[in-house]
Amino acid sequence: MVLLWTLAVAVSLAWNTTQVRQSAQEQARSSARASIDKDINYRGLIADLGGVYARIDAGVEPNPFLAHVPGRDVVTTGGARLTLLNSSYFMRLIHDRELHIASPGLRGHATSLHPLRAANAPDPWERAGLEAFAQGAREWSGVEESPDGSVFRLMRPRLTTTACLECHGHQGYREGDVLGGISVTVPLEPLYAQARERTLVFGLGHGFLWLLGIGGLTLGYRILTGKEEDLTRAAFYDPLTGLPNRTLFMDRLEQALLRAQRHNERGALFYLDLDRFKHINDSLGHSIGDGLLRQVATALRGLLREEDTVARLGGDEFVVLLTGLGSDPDAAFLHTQTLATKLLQHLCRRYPVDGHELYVSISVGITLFPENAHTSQDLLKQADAAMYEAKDRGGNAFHFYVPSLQAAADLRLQMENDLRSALENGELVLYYQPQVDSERNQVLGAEALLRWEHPGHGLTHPDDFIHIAEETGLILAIGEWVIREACRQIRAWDGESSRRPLPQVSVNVSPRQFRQPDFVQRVKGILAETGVSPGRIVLELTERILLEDMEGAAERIRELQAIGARFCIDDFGMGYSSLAYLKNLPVEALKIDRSFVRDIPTDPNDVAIVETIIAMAWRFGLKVIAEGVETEEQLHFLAARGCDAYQGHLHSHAMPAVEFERHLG
Ligand SMILES: Nc1nc2c(ncn2[C@@H]2O[C@@H]3COP(=O)(O)O[C@H]4[C@@H](O)[C@H](n5cnc6c(=O)[nH]c(N)nc65)O[C@@H]4COP(=O)(O)O[C@H]3[C@H]2O)c(=O)[nH]1
Repeated sequence: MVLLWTLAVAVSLAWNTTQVRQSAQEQARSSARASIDKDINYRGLIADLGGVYARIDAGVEPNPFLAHVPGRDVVTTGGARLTLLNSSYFMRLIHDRELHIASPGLRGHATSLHPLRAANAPDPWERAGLEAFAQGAREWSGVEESPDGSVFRLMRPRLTTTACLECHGHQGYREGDVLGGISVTVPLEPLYAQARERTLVFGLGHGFLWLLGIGGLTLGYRILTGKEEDLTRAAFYDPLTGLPNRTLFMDRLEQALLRAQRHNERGALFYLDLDRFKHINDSLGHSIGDGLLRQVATALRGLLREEDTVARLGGDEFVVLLTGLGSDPDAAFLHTQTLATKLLQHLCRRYPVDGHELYVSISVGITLFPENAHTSQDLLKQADAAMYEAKDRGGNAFHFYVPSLQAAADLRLQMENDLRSALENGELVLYYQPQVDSERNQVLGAEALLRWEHPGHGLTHPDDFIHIAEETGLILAIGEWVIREACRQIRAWDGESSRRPLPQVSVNVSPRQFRQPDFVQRVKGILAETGVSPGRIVLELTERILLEDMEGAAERIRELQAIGARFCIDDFGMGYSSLAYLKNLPVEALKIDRSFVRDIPTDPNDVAIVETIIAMAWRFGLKVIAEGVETEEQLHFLAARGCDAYQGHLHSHAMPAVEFERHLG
């Protein structure tokens, strides 16, 4: 680029310099032409006047070529001696005295191949021009070097006029013949001096331009290379942790697998996932979550060798690639196991983030290659499946991939794909579980519970697919469908006049669904669209949702409450059970999680928890509903302590709408 720019500036400078020199010559040419034009005009004028008289004593000699003209010399009555000057003689006087006609230094010379006077004899340049005129040329010009420097020369033919014949008639010329030429010499040096000055200005200008261009290019180069670096970083590195991203990692994994296959060398792939990270992120906010991920990334990098690749695939998922583990599979396995233990020991600890002490544990899935897989994608799937296995076993553990895990991982993927079309295929349905008054055993309402009538797997419970819907974002569409379907069902039941209308239906709202900025508008829209009175719908929110953004949650709840919608807190006791939100949030009921109900009245801890929840709710003026009530004993215990309502198999399972109608009778 610099070379090209330098070349461009040099060419421009050379071109401008020649232009300046040429323009000096052009200037000389126009001076010469003007001079010749004047010469010819004067000659014509004097010829027209029939010549002019001049005083002989003024240094003018009588013209010998006019000796035959009568009256050539006259004496005036005053005694002055005059002689007749014809045009040639007059112009010769001008040229001889170097009376510059057009510009300083300019010289004129009348010449001919047959001069009457020796002084009019042509020099070689003029001779060549005169010969060219004889061939029809109208102008002759050129640059010559003289002892005084370069000169520009221009000559034009002089044609024979009647006046000329007076002197030249005897030479055989006729009117219109080329009699000779009027040649003019213009010194170029003064013009070149001016040109040099302009060239200098051009040179300086070009120098400045060159410097400017170089500066611009350097800056542009820096910006471009900087941009390129930025782009490369953005394309291959994770902006949050600075670790390689999925693209770069997959490339390295690909290379490592090929090398391992070629050289029969072992390698290992670790898939790491932070346990309950989603919970931390949801409850404490993304910036805390990001801070934690950065710290874990740094700690992880610090535990590995320089040649091991650590990457972040996204979210809280990290991968580690170990290569060059030798050819012995057992030794490779042992090495990998040792490292996995070390990772768990060092990474599972408290991390201080923005004033919070966050305890982190991780689940690690490991697969060894090349024996386990043929492609890098397979390897990643295997390590991922092994990681899920470690998580399913309670987390804070590592697990090696075994082929049976693949089937589970494949199933999960299959479920994800199937779920995408479940809604539009009409495979989702709502079941209804009665909510019953603890004292009078009267149905107060129902909880709508989602079911998936999977074409291959049959009736599928939400615990098997809600998390997939959450992770993929499908929960937004599904959650909206649930509210709309519950409203539609309320309207349908209302239409059956034979029965007392069902006072309320509760629906579960997922955290992601509640977080939508337009959640309130969406719910209002559905209520308006279906014409259901807002008081007939109870939105069940988990503690997690509320803790995540207490103020935002309170605002949404109040907005919907203002139109009459109702809220209750689901799975109470499973999260933080914070008194603060009980005080601040306008909810009307708490639902005791079924895990606390299961072992009452035998487990003293559960007994204490349930009693506390009921007492607390009472103090805050909230109603209490117990979930998962399966025995009379549980019901008596709850009813005796003031639990308002319950759900559970004791009264009824969740059932399809039609069955629910029959149940109501
Ligand atoms: N062992 C036992 N279990 C009982 C008994 N009575 C009711 N259950 C079950 O307990 C769950 C109660 O719902 P949940 O706590 O809101 O827990 C729900 C809720 O968190 C979620 N879920 C269900 N439907 C939806 C939905 O439409 N949207 C969202 N976001 N989540 C839903 O899935 C969870 C599980 O739902 P289900 O499988 O329907 O499971 C239901 C219900 O069938 C009993 O006596 N004993």
